[in-house]
Amino acid sequence: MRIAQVSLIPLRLELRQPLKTSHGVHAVREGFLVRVVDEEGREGLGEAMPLPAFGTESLEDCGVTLNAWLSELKGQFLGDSVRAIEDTLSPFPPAVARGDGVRIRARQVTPAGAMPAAEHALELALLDLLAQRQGVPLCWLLAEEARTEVAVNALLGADTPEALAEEARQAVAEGFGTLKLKVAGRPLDADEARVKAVRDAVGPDVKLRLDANGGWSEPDAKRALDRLGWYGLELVEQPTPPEDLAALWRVQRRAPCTVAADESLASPDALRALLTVDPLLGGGPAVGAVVLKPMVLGGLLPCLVVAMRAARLGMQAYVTSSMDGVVARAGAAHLAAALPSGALASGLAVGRLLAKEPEGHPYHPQRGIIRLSSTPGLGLSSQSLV
Ligand SMILES: O=C(O)CCC(=O)C1=CC=C[C@@H](O)[C@@H]1C(=O)O
Ligand SMILES: [Mg+2]
Repeated sequence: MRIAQVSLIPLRLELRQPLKTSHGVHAVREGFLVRVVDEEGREGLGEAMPLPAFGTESLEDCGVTLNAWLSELKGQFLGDSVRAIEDTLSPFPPAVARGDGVRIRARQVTPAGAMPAAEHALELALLDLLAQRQGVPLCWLLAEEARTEVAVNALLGADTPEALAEEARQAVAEGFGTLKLKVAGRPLDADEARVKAVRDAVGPDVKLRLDANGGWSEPDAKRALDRLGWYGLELVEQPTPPEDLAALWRVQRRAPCTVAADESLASPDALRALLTVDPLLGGGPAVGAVVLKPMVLGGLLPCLVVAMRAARLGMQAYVTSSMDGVVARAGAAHLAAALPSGALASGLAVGRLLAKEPEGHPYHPQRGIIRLSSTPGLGLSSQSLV
């Protein structure tokens, strides 16, 4: 394929109400839409929505990098294959090229360090374009047996027990079967009141997952899960700080539910340790599940590799957005459809939390499910989004 045109369009997403996590508060998300157009006028879309609190580059570095990569790519030919796309983004020198990609990284001087959000954006735009050229939905490039339905959870953003209960009731009425709420960063009594309010509001059959964003110490996490476990938990994301895998392992051993590593995957050392069999961690998986954030792991293809390795070790994997726009969530939905298992709902329903969500796009969950169509690529166009 020849990349005839490229463009980078700033994106700004405002949340309806600020979302408080134990990291801080998210009120606005800023990033870029990437457009690459081939010689026949097909448009591939990607999105970068950096989240430095999760280890991505800054917005500024992301913009500088994407501008440099896109200007390098403009007018170039690359092979019509996933390998060529991997090769284009490879940080290794051209001598170890495996496909006929354009080595944009080897040639350009960009800010130092990992650029996962920029990599994600460009990979997604090229995968979208390639899938369109091949006439298949993007998930077919990732797995032959991709599912057509992806179950998603509702993320509850309210703070007080009363407001949370109302939000939970509304989400269940909309058809969501899995709810997620933020915990930690406040007294345990307050979190218990919030979890109890949600459980009382929705009854025993709705799955409830918590996200502590690493905000508990190990003893706090054990105390908290002893108490909150009584309300029937599906899982808890990142109960303890990301780097201390041994603590995560110990919490998983006595937790009343699955522990999912999330922020831990942003640290290359912790990720490596998670994906190897460590005798110090009893030789088994450290946790029950890993959370794949394509924006943090540098794209859909690296996430797929992590999911495969995790599955071999007996860990589940599920996908969440990083509070992204439609294009990144669409890519993440295709990844979720291609994972080895779809048992755990994906965190891709954040459009409900945004002040302005483009209307009529095909990635709105209906009754808690995103249905993937057979439209080639992502099935989105920049005109309908910006
Ligand atoms: O999982 C979801 O439903 C949506 C994504 C989500 O919760 C998050 C996205 C980005 C930052 C985080 O605070 C949070 C998470 O930690 O999982
Ligand atoms: Mg999380």
